[in-house]
Amino acid sequence: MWRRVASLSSSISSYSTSFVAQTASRLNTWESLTTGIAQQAKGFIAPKEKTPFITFVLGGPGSGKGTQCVKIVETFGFTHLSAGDLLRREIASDSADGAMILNTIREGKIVPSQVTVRLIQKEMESSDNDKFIIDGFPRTEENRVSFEQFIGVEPKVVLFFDCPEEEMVKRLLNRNQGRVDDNLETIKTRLKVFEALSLPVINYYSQRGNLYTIRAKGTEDEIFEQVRPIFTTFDVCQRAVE
Ligand SMILES: Nc1ncnc2c1ncn2[C@@H]1O[C@H](COP(=O)(O)OP(=O)(O)OP(=O)(O)O)[C@@H](O)[C@H]1O
Ligand SMILES: O=c1ccn([C@@H]2O[C@H](COP(=O)(O)O)[C@@H](O)[C@H]2O)c(=O)[nH]1
Ligand SMILES: [Mg+2]
Repeated sequence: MWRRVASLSSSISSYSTSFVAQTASRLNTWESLTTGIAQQAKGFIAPKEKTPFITFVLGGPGSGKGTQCVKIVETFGFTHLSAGDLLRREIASDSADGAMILNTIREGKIVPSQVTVRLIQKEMESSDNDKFIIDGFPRTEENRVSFEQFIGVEPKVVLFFDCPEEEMVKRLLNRNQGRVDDNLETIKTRLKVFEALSLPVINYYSQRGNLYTIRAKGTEDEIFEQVRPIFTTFDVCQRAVE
C-alpha cells in the first residue's frame, strides 16, 4: 500500500487552503508500508521511499481517453483512476458533495479542486500499485497546482489525445451510456471549458517536456499503436509486459 507520511484528506475540508498547502509541502514524502514495516521488524533494510509513476491523460470530451486507458491498463499494469468516474461515484453514493457535483457535471463545468484531489488521493493511498493513470485530470491550472501541492508528485508522462471537434461531438452523441452531460448543450460548454481551462494545462506540460500528443482519430487499435511506444521506453512499464 502506498500512502503519504501523513494523510491530508481530513485537513483539506477543515483548514484553510494556505495552511494545508504549507503542510503538504513539508510532508512531500512517500513510503511503502507493506514491505517497510515487516522488513524493519526483522532487522532488514529501512523502508524504501518510492515515488509513484503517474500518467495524466488529457484531451477534449469524447477524444477517447477512457477507451485508451483500458488498453494501457491491460498492457502496462497501471491502476486507472478516472476523475469523472470518481465524481460520478460520489453522486451515486449520496455523499455530502453529491448534489453539487451532479449540478457541475450537468452544466459541463469543473468541480472544485479540493473535492477531486481528495478523491484521487484516497484511491492512491488504498492501492497496492505504484503506477497510476489519471484520466481526465488535471482539467485546470488550479487542479494541476492543487495536485502537486497535496499529492506532491509530478507526472512522468502526460498524454494529450488531440481529436477534431466534430469527431468528438459525433462520438459523444453516440455514446449511449446515459450520461447527464452527453447532450449537445452540455457538450458545447464542455468544449469551451476544455479550450479555455484545459489547454493551458496542456501547454504547461508541453513546456515541461513531458507531453506526448496523440492523433486521436482512427480506429482504437491504430491510436493505441501511437500510445504503446511511449510506455515501452520506461523500465517500470516492462514488468507488466513480461
Ligand atoms: N478511436 C475511436 N473511434 C471511434 N469511436 C471511439 C474511438 N475511441 C473511443 N470511441 C468511442 O467514443 C466515445 C467516447 O470515448 P471515451 O469515453 O473513451 O472518451 P473520453 O475522452 O473518455 O470522453 P469523456 O471526456 O466524455 O469522458 C465512446 O462511445 C467510445 O466507445
Ligand atoms: O477533474 C475533473 C474531472 C471531471 N470533472 C467533471 O466531470 C465531467 C465528466 O468528466 P469525464 O472525464 O468526461 O468523465 C466533466 O465534464 C466535469 O464536469 C471535473 O469537474 N473535474
Ligand atoms: Mg472518459
